[in-house]
Amino acid sequence: MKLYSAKQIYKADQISIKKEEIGSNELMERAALQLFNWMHLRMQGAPVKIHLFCGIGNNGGDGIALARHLVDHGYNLEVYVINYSEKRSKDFLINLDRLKDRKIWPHFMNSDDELPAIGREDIIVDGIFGIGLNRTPDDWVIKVIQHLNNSQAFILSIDIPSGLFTDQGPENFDAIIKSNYVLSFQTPKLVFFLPETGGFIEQWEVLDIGLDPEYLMQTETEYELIGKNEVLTLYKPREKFGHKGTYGHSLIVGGSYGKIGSVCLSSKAALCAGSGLVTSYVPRIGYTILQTALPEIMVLTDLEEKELTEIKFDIEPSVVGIGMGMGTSDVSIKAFASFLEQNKFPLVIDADALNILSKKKELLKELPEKTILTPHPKELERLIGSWKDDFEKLKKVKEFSKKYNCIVVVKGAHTIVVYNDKGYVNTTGNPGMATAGTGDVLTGVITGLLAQGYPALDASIFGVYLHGRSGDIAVESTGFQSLTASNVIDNLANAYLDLFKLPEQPVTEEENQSNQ
Ligand SMILES: NC(=O)C1=CN([C@@H]2O[C@H](COP(=O)(O)OP(=O)(O)OC[C@H]3O[C@@H](n4cnc5c(N)ncnc54)[C@H](OP(=O)(O)O)[C@@H]3O)[C@@H](O)[C@H]2O)[C@@H](O)CC1
Ligand SMILES: [K+]
Repeated sequence: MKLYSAKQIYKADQISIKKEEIGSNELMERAALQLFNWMHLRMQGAPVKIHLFCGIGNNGGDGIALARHLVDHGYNLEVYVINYSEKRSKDFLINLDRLKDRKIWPHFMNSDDELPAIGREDIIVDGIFGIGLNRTPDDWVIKVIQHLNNSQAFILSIDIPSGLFTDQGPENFDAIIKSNYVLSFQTPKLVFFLPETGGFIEQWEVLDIGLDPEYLMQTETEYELIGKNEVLTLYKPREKFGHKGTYGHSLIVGGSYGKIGSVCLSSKAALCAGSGLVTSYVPRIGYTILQTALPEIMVLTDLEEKELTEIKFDIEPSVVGIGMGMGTSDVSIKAFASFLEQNKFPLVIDADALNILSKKKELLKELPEKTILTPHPKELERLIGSWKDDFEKLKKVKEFSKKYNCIVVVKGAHTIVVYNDKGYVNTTGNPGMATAGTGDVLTGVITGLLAQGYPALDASIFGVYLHGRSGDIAVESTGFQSLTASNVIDNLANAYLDLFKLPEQPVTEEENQSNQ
């Protein structure tokens, strides 16, 4: 699913109005009706108190139009207009008049002097600011927003939590509504998925207001949201006459004394992701451990007992996944550097190998094209330097990706795969996966997919999705706290099977009877 910018949404809005020969207020009416239907379906006329807070732009206009439908259906409603500017939008005014025709008079608020009492059982609808926010709200408006956040009432936001910028980082976190549910028009917004701002959205849903499909289809976006539909187009089915050689050979290089487990996890993950063959390359101490833990894989060892001192092998792997548990001792740095200088195989680079690259940036130019780097936030910071907000971070990652022609997997609650100017935002995964070894599993999965011939970008996007999906399936039986990296590997099979599961269909009356 594409994630459109505010500018693109406004453009779609203009094109739709022109093509369909409708007024902008008709588009607003569509939006308001969708909002109303959503609420009415769930509330079924319940007499819960609804406090509807509107701004004076089109987000507020949506709110005022929604108010009319709620009133017409007998809901228990109080409407407030936050007068943060003199410039009321045309469609806001049209809808305000229509509401007044019904003898409904909103409370016009010009300061935070009289904040209304809101019960914790009440519902707040937030239509203060939408995608038109372009500066931090005034102090009194921030106080109103804080009052709503502190009320403990359920907050339903129209389009985007008020106070959240669509395409830039926040300047003041106190100025943002904490939404329980966002009904977002036509497209979710990128900020819903970024670490700094994602916490302001508990749940979201898209309401289709019928913006011009042709424009939406043809328009390229900087970011895409990756779910099942998107990865299904990447999936490569197995061939009947394939053999283990068809599906490639992954070489997993890493480990040191006390950290052989990381190589076990990556190697097993590569195997379960479908790599035909897997070889692990570890210090000697790892030999028995790996041979015992994973009978399906082959093992090569360094001459040294406890750490890697030389990375040399005479096999021809399809891909090398390197770095987990490797340490950053001087000898291992040397071994990694001379390996990079001679290496001709595609690479997936993780953990300590990333830290070595950060220490010795001159090595970055040795990376084969489309090398995949999988940093967590700290490793990323060492690689690209610090950032002021998520948008600056992503800009820096894109520059880095272009400079070194590499793919960067920016790990987080919503991992973002970045290549050149484009980012792919993952939707699977859960907080239970913030546990030891899940990063090693991800490296193994991506390595295993590359081995099978997936192009590097596809392997990264699909790998991140599968890894998260396995975690989501695993957590159903483990709970967040007890989920382990091994559980994630154990459910890779289920994540693959899940790709082809059809959504559950409601059982018809006849089927129900014939089952009895
Ligand atoms: N596009 C679509 O397809 C459809 C969009 N729809 C709806 O429209 C919403 C966007 O509406 P919008 O453009 O009127 O902007 P909105 O967010 O209501 O802000 C209002 C104005 O406030 C101003 N302003 C900004 N920051 C400020 C601040 N800190 N403090 C004070 N003032 C500030 C700024 O004006 P300025 O003062 O800069 O001239 C801005 O224009 C969208 O989210 C959706 O809900 C639907 O109706 C259906 C179709
Ligand atoms: K809003």
